[in-house]
Amino acid sequence: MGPGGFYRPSYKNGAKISLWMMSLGKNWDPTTRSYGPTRPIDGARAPAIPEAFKMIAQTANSTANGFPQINPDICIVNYYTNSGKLGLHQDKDESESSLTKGLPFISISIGDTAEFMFGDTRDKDQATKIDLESGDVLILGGESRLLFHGISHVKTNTTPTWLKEATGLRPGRINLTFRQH
Ligand SMILES: O=C(O)CCC(=O)C(=O)O
Ligand SMILES: [Fe+2]
Repeated sequence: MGPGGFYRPSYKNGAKISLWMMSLGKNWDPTTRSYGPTRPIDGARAPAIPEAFKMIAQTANSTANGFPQINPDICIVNYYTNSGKLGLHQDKDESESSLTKGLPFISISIGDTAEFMFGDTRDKDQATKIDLESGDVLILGGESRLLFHGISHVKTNTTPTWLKEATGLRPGRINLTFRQH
């Protein structure tokens, strides 16, 4: 992977996040919870979002009823190995105007199935859990934009066989979230 490729980010307290991450368009820095052109860890500039990726996200956006259309300028790519997970959190580091308008973010999952949790609080026990499978698209926008959400675990060896054979994809799960700053 070239400059700006996957790395293991840490939170402000130094704890490693249980996934690998890269940002396209703008870099999201988990230690400062802010966006910028380059990432502090190695100064790498966030690569551009490929137009073909943008088109997939925008098609999903316009196909789903009831969400404003975004012009994505950020795509955060997460790679979860089979021990990967992500605690319940809100995505609220985009601009105030984007959040006030409830502009959606569009999440696309590839590879192994994950259990996705969501709810109104940070409490795991209260959260609703659903499986996100390879190819699933999830859109959080409008009133749901600030839902707490996270990944409790990835289900080992659940990548569709055809996908593994066609791409040689490594075990694990990739998630892309398209956002407008
Ligand atoms: O992996 C997922 O499905 C969720 C990712 C996520 O919540 C994020 O990147 O903010
Ligand atoms: Fe998130």
